[in-house]
Amino acid sequence: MILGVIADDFTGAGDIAGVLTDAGMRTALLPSVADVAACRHDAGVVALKTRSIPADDAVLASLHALSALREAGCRQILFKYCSTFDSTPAGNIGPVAQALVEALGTPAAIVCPAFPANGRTVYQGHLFVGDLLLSDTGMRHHPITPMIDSDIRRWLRHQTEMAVGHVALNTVRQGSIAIRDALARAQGLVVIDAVDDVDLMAIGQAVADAPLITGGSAIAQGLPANYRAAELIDAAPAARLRVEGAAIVLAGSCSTATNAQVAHYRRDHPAYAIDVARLLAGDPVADEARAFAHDHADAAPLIYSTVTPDRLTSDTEAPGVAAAVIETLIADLAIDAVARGARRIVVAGGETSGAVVEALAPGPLRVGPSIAPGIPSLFTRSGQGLALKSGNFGNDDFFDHALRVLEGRA
Ligand SMILES: Nc1ncnc2c1ncn2[C@@H]1O[C@H](COP(=O)(O)OP(=O)(O)OP(=O)(O)O)[C@@H](O)[C@H]1O
Ligand SMILES: O=C(O)[C@@H](O)C(=O)CO
Repeated sequence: MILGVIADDFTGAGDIAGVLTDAGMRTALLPSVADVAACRHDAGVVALKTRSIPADDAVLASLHALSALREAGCRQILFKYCSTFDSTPAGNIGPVAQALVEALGTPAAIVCPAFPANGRTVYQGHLFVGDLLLSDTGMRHHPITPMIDSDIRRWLRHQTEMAVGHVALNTVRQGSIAIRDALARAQGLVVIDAVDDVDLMAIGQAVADAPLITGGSAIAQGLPANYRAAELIDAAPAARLRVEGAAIVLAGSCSTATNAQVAHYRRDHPAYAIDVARLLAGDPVADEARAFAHDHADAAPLIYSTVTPDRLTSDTEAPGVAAAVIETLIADLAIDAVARGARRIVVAGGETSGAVVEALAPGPLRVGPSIAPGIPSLFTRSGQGLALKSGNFGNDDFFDHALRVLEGRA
């Protein structure tokens, strides 16, 4: 393996596996560190579930993945986090990045969550979504990692005692040599501006020899060209994967995009809203949801806990507690659906997808055609097609579109 990616959640892992595959690299999505040793691909993306766990645990899990990837021969490591920098003042991006910098003995690593195809850009050290500062978007009300500050440098300084630097867009626009020079003088974590894919390609070229890169999925775009130039890889054939059969859509994300997708899909599909207050009170909500899925198994039912941010606060006094209970319920529904023959499974939400994949334990996943920017189709060895959607991604008709792509009809 040449490139080892440590992703802090499952949808993020799928996202970057899709980017690397599209850029011509043979890439495997590895749901567990135990899958690393047997991986024979050029790139292996380890999907951790470290975004929202205690920082110390996230550091340990990331270092464990690092040592497996180094043992597998990786010459470059990429720490992938969310393009909306999902984290709290306590972590986990800063502590994990610091631990990886120290373990790899490198003086500095870039920090670049930019993902222009999905509207995420970094300018003057601030993260934007479209024309809004991150903190002016729905991310401000995220149930677990509310992003109330768009200044990535300031946010990181809460999280780590490491030096936090900045490479501004005017340096990036001077090209890869200027970027490399700026990085050679830097120490610690270096937030780097990037507004479009040309910027990301230049940054990618500049970090060709860096042992560690940190960022969103789009930062990976430029890396396969480096390996190709060094004759470490050749072009990979595009995979043509698809499955047909019963489907289920499970949504545990409360993002603005998921709210719109749920509203859209509900219009012409059976849909069951999980009543979180009743679930927490011990009512038989799980049984009702399962029965609903069985009754509508032929019509690709939607089961969701998605609510708008105002309902989130009034419905649940302890969103962290509710989150774990909801994730368990959704994962159980996925297992039940697969046991009853579902072949296509669409999941909305990074944490939610992580819970589903952990429960399904599908082993290494093959990456198929892209469904939308940041969302590839994924295929298990036992014959299921998965579309695992990051909360904020996808158009309003995403669920229908994903079901069509999985069966090769789009
Ligand atoms: N009604 C609800 N009340 C409280 N918590 C909820 C509710 N619905 C979902 N959750 C929890 O909120 C969390 C949403 O996180 P998840 O990562 O799945 O979605 P997201 O944050 O929108 O996606 P991403 O991380 O990809 O941006 C989950 O842990 C989920 O269980
Ligand atoms: O970067 C993103 O926004 C996604 O890949 C993600 O991390 C999903 O949780």
